Amino acid sequence: MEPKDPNPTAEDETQIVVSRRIQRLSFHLTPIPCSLYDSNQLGMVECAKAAKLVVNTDKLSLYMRGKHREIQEKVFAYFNSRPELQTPVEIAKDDYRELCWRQLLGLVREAGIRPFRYVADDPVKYFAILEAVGSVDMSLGIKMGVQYSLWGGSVINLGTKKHREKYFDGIDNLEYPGCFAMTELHHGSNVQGLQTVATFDPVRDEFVINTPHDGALKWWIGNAAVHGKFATVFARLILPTHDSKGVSDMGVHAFIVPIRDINTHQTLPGIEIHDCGHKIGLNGVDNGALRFSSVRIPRDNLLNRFGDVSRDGKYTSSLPTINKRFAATLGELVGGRVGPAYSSVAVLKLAGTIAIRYSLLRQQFGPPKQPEVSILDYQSQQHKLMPMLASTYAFHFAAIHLVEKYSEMKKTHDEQLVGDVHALSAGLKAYVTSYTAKSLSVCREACGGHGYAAANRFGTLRNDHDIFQTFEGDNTVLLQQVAGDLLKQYKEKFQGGTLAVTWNYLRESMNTYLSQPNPVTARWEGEDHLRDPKFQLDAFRYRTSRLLQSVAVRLRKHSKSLGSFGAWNRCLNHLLTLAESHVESVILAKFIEAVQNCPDASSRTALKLVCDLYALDRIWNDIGTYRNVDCVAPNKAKAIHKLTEYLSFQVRNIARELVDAFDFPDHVTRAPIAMQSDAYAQYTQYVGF
Ligand SMILES: Cc1cc2nc3c(=O)[nH]c(=O)nc-3n(C[C@H](O)[C@H](O)[C@H](O)COP(=O)(O)OP(=O)(O)OC[C@H]3O[C@@H](n4cnc5c(N)ncnc54)[C@H](O)[C@@H]3O)c2cc1C
Repeated sequence: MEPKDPNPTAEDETQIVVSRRIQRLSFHLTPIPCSLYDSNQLGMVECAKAAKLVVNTDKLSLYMRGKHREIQEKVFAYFNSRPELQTPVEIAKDDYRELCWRQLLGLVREAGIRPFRYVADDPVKYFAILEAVGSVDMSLGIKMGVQYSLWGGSVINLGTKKHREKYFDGIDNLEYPGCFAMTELHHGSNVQGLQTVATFDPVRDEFVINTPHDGALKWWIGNAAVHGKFATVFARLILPTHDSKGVSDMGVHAFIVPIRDINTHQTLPGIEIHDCGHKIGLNGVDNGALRFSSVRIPRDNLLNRFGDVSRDGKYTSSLPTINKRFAATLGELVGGRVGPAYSSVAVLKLAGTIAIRYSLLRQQFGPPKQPEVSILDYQSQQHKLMPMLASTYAFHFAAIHLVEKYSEMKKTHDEQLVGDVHALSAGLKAYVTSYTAKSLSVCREACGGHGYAAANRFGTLRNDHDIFQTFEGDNTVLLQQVAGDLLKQYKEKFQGGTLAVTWNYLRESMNTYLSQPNPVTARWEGEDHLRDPKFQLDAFRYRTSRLLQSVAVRLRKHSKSLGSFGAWNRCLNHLLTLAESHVESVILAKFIEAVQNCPDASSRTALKLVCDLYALDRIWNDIGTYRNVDCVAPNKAKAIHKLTEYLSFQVRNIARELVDAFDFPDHVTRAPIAMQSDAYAQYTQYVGF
């Protein structure tokens, strides 16, 4: 056993060294994965059986998917009952857009699933529907997200009662398909730089929307090219004044602008719409570009929750500055970012399910004169897929935490929670979507040549998902927001202020972890210690705290000569590493909590194993940093590596159950190589045999 005293004295050293040696010896005697070619070991199958945990897939799945399993199954059942609505492997862009629209209409009008009412009242349920819909077809998920999270979300979150009353039903039943027109040709991430203008005309009590130059063309607007009848247009609000300037720019505001006739669907006067064309992926979504030439809308079309204009042209707002109003506006749109974070986990689950089921089925080579072995028995294949499976579980619980926090924020309007959810959604969206994007290539490669067949889905999943890294906030930009928030917390901590709830751990960790790490514990290498959640979480948090402190020092130093913008840029990679490290800490903390809260013992044991793999694999991946800050001594690093490989092997033994617990029916997974029975037969049939 490891000594329990966290700060052992020098007198204890001899005792510790002896016990550590015994521990190390016993660790080397722990059963390790059978070598494929070692005939002294058990055969692969016996070995796997000997180490196998028993997992009750139903109970695990129930714990994972919780109370919204039913609505997700309703979505799956509907599409199963309508095979003509299934997206074929090969489909032309225009046909795909029409199919996607019919899929959405079918879901809402025929299956009676009405996502919009949950956007405001039960966001957890809304995101569960979005996850299921995106698993059926990612274009459909995005189309639904544009209609309800973006267009609908902007109306109910940025508007007031009058807007809700006028538009709610039409948005809900799809009579008012709409767009969210923020991005322009010259401005994407920098929303405050938008150039479209909305000038108030007090004579006619209207706003006049204009695209002043081509750089201000609205670009990439989902639903605009074909189906949209309305758009929430983000534009600078310009008011006439009586001073020498003649006008006053009140900053970016949101306006409802009809773009097509509600009955004839003709493009309305003053509006020009073009198709953004064929994309790398998501071709079921009709992205368009818009130009506005003196388009008049009633004053009531200003979404006036954070700022209003009276009949006589006076501006009023409860928020004192443009920056505060802008922050409040973007804060309300955070739901648009929760969606991609949550849906990206579903994509990772789908890809993992296909790659792992196939890797269990596929056999290549084997020990001399023995049957061939499953490719998942190769250590290299386990190394590719098992930490990824562990990450999928970790992200699942973190994403659930995010939607629950978001839902709480919507109910309570607690200001501190708004800040927390903003940073949490930015961090998770960036981290998870980047991880999923990389993993999709790994999954394809793990399935060899058959992974390259379009029918087996990796191509579409990869191409459709790729843009998740960019829209709803570019990942590099979002991570900087997380880093900025951490630095703010850091500063407040030293000024005696209150820390955000999400970053609570910094409160304790800053004091403890900024001291030098304990040289004795840095060498502990026993399995009990390495699998202790306290060790794992402390290690993650220690790294974050050190990164935070060191970047704060560097920023202070560089800002003297470079100014704050230059200093930030000089430290940018450091800041991004800090943000990622923090996000990993949050993910691990939520995973540990989920393991502890799991009521079913067998599921809990399985989850603990997966959680340990997630934690140790992350530490091993960044072992250089842990070594640099003297948190992990060389012997401990070696033990972590060895244990990670062993845990990968253990997780491999329950991999089938772990992917089964994601609970995708075959008609959603669709890849022939991932079918739960007769996969090869279904694959050959697909090709026409
Ligand atoms: C398929 C698709 C659908 C979309 N749907 C919509 C929609 O419905 N409505 C809508 O309004 N918009 C939509 N968008 C636009 C999308 O939101 C933007 O593309 C996104 O916000 C990024 O902006 P950008 O493309 O201008 O990239 P840029 O901001 O120009 O970024 C380009 C590169 O520069 C880097 N960069 C930028 N700023 C910084 C910085 N400060 N520090 C470091 N690096 C930086 C980024 O990391 C990125 O690598 C869509 C886009 C696509 C492709």
